[in-house]
Amino acid sequence: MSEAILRISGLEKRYASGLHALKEVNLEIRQGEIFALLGPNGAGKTTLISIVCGIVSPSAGTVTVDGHDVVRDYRASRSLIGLVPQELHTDMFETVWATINFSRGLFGKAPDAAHLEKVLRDLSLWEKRNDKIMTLSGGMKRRVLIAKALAHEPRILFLDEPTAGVDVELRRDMWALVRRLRDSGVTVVLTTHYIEEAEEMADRIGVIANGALAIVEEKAKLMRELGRKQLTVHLQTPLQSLPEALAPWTLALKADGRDLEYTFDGHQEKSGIPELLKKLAELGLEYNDLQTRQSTLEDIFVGIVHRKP
Ligand SMILES: Nc1ncnc2c1ncn2[C@@H]1O[C@H](COP(=O)(O)OP(=O)(O)OP(=O)(O)O)[C@@H](O)[C@H]1O
Repeated sequence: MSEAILRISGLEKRYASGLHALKEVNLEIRQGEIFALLGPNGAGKTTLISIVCGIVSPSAGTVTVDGHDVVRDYRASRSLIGLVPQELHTDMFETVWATINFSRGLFGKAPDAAHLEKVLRDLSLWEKRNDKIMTLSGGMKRRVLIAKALAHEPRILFLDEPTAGVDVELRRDMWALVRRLRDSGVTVVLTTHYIEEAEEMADRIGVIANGALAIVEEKAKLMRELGRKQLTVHLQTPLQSLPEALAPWTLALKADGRDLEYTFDGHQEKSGIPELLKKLAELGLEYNDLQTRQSTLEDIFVGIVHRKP
């Protein structure tokens, strides 16, 4: 296991309103991994990122970035972090180049035109470097946010909902960029609502609900649960109980015996559906409709949160 670049221990946040936004959060982010933080609205994702970035102060607990405490050693820890917020907070009248050059300077880094050029080229912004930000499309503005966050060569990059509301092409571009960053040694933490994004990108996934980290797990393991699917067979004649012959399948009777619900692992090569339908025909159980659905992220959250005592 590679070394942790970010250590969060016993982190608590109570806002002045009394709201307990983070509860005893313990988390280590490994150097060079892509970590996806998932959670429903209001779970505490932005609060957590904001504390790490020194924007919000913790009520208790400690956070260190490469050994630097985010409160006591703020400048050192912050200079190791790049933050891509959800919204653009930048001078719309400035050019792309001036904006990212200024951003680098804020962290006390010496000017480095070659690095900035590389960042801009990597984000397909090089041709736009002399354009004012207000003249750029929404997608280009998002790229500028990333360029700003990378200008001072951070070791860990936080992306808060990087692809919310962007088109498919930009989303793919962002994923490719995140991979290139990881390959160059940058650790990436992203928050997202999209299962697909977590599945594509993350090495590990953390789920936060009601301010508490409900689970932190290798993606492959969690995705086995995310990949669960359900087939609902609407029977023509309701069943009182499940026939013995159907025991090999994970079945449940729903809707007063009118629906037969089969839950299976969507990632397995064989779903078991053809065999099930054949068996239903053999048993003379007729149906008038079939539906499949994939468990949603919401289902997974509920499942995970319920599992915890
Ligand atoms: N400055 C604040 N004062 C009081 N409460 C706050 C403040 N900022 C956030 N909260 C509350 O803290 C909780 C966690 O909010 P946070 O923004 O961290 O959630 P989130 O997981 O990022 O949600 P989203 O996905 O909607 O961005 C919410 O109930 C929110 O209303």
